Amino acid sequence: MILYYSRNGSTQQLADAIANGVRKAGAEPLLRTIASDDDAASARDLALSTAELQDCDALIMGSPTRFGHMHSGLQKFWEQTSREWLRGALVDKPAAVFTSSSSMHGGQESTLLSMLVPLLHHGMMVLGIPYTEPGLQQTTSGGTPYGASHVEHAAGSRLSQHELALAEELGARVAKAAFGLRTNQH
Ligand SMILES: Cc1cc2nc3c(=O)[nH]c(=O)nc-3n(C[C@H](O)[C@H](O)[C@H](O)COP(=O)(O)O)c2cc1C
Repeated sequence: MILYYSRNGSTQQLADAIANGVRKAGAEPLLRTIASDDDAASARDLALSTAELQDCDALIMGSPTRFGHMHSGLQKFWEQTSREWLRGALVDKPAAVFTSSSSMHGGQESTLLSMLVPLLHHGMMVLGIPYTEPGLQQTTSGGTPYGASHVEHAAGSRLSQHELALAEELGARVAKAAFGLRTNQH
């Protein structure tokens, strides 16, 4: 499951790259967004239902950086998941996060780390990007050990080669973890 919000399309580019990585690992990504009354780019995808949240094998969540935090609509979404929390619906499922910001040091890391907090409360197994990925050392824009990212140097700027590769790697990593955990449970 890839849950994201994107107003202008940058976070959506990352969501699409992560979806490609999930596919390369042999899994089928489901792209979902949150209910929103603005004309967000992410309105391309359906809003996530609680049934889908309950049934997902893994969750990768993406948000634009908003003053160093996730978008308020995603925060609101988590505040409506008490029932799933009580049921332990997400316990022991792999999770990861991604973000896009307009400036290099404008809060990507604080956004990514704070996005992990509700996932940890739900008992998820959090994954990042390991430094064995050469792109982490080579990138001159986004891509962090805490999750995939994009620095939107200009409105609508495309993902750099490293941002794209690291996002795909994160998607593949989460999908492989989900396969592994499922195998061990049976
Ligand atoms: C209310 C608001 C707050 C923002 N806060 C930050 C910020 O703290 N740091 C930053 O670098 N960019 C900030 N931005 C810029 C967005 O994070 C950036 O444009 C992002 O790439 C948008 O993603 P999207 O195209 O998926 O909507 C902010 C934008 C808005 C509208």
